[in-house]
Amino acid sequence: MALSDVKLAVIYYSSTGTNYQLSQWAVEGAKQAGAETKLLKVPELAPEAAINANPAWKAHMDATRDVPTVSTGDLEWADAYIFSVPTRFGNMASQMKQFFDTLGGLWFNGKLANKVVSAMSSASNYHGGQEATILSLYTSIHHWGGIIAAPGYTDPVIFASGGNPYGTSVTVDQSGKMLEDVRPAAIHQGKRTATVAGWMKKGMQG
Ligand SMILES: Cc1cc2nc3c(=O)[nH]c(=O)nc-3n(C[C@H](O)[C@H](O)[C@H](O)COP(=O)(O)O)c2cc1C
Repeated sequence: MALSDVKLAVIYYSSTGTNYQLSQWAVEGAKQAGAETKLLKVPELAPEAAINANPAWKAHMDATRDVPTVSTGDLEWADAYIFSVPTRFGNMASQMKQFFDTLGGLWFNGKLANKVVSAMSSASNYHGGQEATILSLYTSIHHWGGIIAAPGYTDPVIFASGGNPYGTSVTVDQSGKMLEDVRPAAIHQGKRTATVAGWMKKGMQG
């Protein structure tokens, strides 16, 4: 089976663009590995007034208006998922959690089982909860029967760009600038998640 048969969805939430950028890099990596990809956002839940009060948030919303919103059909379509989500008080942003909470029907019908999954995150502080966020997201994946394909230290780029084996993570300053160069790690994560999904799919067809 060619890796081109692997379908990978990168599903993100972002207020100010960081996780959108991480997601684009992960797509780049998955494509390099030969996967068919979709880049999808989860629905925004915040009130219009809160978004409009934050120019960076408003600008990001406007800039990504055309990014398709994820549907349950996309989760059925994909063999693999990469989730990217900002850290909020050491946990995933509620927009992503709310999306997860719409997936009961798919889960009940076994449609989320055996998907290959990894996650990424960002936060404003170096130790602001990036890993806790990724691990909390992985808790839900265990319930789905997903196969977590964490990056570990499977490539030297992980040591060079922050060294997070749980999933790519980055720290952003108040202006939204990334303080570490995690592009190589996010690309590697995209490649690895797609590659493991290829192994998995081949094995299941075997
Ligand atoms: C309500 C709220 C809670 C946050 N909690 C944390 C936190 O626990 N630790 C941290 O370092 N940063 C925290 N942040 C900062 C965000 O993680 C940061 O803005 C985000 O990673 C940027 O990602 P984005 O550009 O994709 O929206 C918080 C931000 C908000 C608005």
